Amino acid sequence: MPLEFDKSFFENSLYNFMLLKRYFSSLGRFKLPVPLNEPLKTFSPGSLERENLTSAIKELKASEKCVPVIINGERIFSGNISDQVIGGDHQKRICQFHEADETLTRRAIEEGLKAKKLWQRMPLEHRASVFLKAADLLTTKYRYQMMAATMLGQGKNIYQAEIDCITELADFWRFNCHFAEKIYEDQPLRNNVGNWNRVEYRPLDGFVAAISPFNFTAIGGNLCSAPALMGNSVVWKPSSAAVYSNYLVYKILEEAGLPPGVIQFLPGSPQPIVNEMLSHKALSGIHFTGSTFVFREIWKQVGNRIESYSSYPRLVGETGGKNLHFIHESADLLNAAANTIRSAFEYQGQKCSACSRLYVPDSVWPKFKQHLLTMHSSIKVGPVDGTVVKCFKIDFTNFCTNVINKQAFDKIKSYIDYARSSSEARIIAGGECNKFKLNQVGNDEKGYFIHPTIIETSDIHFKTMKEEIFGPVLTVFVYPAKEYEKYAEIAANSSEYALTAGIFASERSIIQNLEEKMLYASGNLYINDKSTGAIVGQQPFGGSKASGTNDKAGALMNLLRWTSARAIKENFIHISDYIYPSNLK
Ligand SMILES: NC(=O)c1ccc[n+]([C@@H]2O[C@H](COP(=O)([O-])OP(=O)(O)OC[C@H]3O[C@@H](n4cnc5c(N)ncnc54)[C@H](O)[C@@H]3O)[C@@H](O)[C@H]2O)c1
Ligand SMILES: N[C@@H](CCC=O)C(=O)O
Repeated sequence: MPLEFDKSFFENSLYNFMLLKRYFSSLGRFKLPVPLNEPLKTFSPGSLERENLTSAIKELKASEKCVPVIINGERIFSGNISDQVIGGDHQKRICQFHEADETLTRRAIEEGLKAKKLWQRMPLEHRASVFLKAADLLTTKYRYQMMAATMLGQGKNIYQAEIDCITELADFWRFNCHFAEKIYEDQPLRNNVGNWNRVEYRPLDGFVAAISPFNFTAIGGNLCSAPALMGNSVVWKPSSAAVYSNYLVYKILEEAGLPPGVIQFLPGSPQPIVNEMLSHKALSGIHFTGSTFVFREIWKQVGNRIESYSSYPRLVGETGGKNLHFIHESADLLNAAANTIRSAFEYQGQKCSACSRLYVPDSVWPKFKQHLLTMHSSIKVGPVDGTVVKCFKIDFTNFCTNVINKQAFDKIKSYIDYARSSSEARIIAGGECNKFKLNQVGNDEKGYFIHPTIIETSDIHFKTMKEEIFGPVLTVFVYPAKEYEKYAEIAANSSEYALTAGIFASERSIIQNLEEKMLYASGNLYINDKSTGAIVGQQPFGGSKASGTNDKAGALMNLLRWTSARAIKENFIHISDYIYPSNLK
């Protein structure tokens, strides 16, 4: 790099501009801001934030949105159009979106690889600045717009939307920068005399496919941005049931300065897009979150094509769960019941971490059941913006809202029907799928509502104790209190999944014992707390077995998957002969 300024040199090309940035960044060793978790707002009645949110919801409902495919920042209206409906009022849609196909996907990959050439050379502090700025835009300018999009589009009440699309997404963006900095700081400990060793954390040699689920806006935002932060180009296929909020994520990143092409945004039906990505030679990684079934299909396809790739694609997938709460008789029962209600029914059980199997000792079951049923009876179910549609009135008091779509509604209902007709199970609360108390909910003609349901079973391996339902359905098995160790072992080892678990006890030795028994039952273990609600920077999130590759979203471990390190040794002492002293006579 010349020390004298040659104007034409700097004007020549963007590439030179990037080199200029590198030059200046070498004039200091910067420290990225130490991240803090984004604080929650209260949204209490009469608060300014509630007023702002109300306006954002009204604005979103009043206007027709159209989402394009985005390649290199260019908006492409493919003409192949689908709807993202509002699940609580499914005659209405939140947006129409244009779908990508194989040709657009191929173009997105090729163009992304070109964009990567510059992006990977940009120093970390500049790449990180994009995501830090995005977090600030999200939590200020776009806060209410994003919440409205996530609430209406994905069926979340205020609290559930805020912990997802605002705080968790901002935390992913800010903490990931911090973790990337830590990775870059990790350099060889020793240098032999006359040598200097360095490690550089290159992005992967190719592109990364990000494939995201409907249920967390933050997950979509993290799946595409974590590899991008590490210098990769990413082709992102959002879920068709979360297109609008995910489009806002893209727009925020763009406004924050993400160069065109680094993340390509490809909504549309999964098969053509994903198949095209999987069949490209330059596929170097997959960042997936979604169901176990789909991830296994993707893994199989990659395996079958392994010889066609220029590298071994990194497969990172966080998938399904069948999460448990195990109650010991020494537990604080009120705390255990309240946490179980939250874990099982918040966001209608549509969290991979939701508690869906519960083990309770017979000695305390009558009391515990009473707590559960009392709390359950006060759960309000209805649309995110209220049960009265008249006069555009907005009411935020519903604790549970709709499930995501008809497919989910039908699947969840089939499990409830199965339990209803089984001699080994009894529905002890809820179970309604289209009939609700007046003033609480409409019916499935209007929205996909399922009342929080509690099933009691006498079979510890009952269908609803084993299969992921992904809805507001909790199954309880009552075990003999004296045999808690035996039943804890069954609870720990009887599922193909291992995502989250909560143990509830007050005696220390029991807590220790349960913690040991649950060693491989989950990737996230909670003691006297619910199995949901991991916070970035506090509880790195992910599970093993059929629940995923456990690469821990929002953690240094995840970012490591998006780099392919190069070790560089420089020799300062030149030699004149090849013989070692040990070769001498
Ligand atoms: N472990 C975690 O961290 C975590 C977090 C959130 C959700 N999940 C899991 O995600 C699931 C719910 O989300 P979902 O319904 O969006 O999941 P899904 O598997 O149906 O979809 C996930 C993504 O894969 C795409 N897809 C669907 N079918 C495909 C196919 N045949 N080939 C390629 N891609 C395909 C979808 O379009 C979407 O983008 C649940 O199983 C839940 O447990 C896991
Ligand atoms: N990270 C979230 C779950 C995400 C999956 O749906 C939690 O910890 O509850």
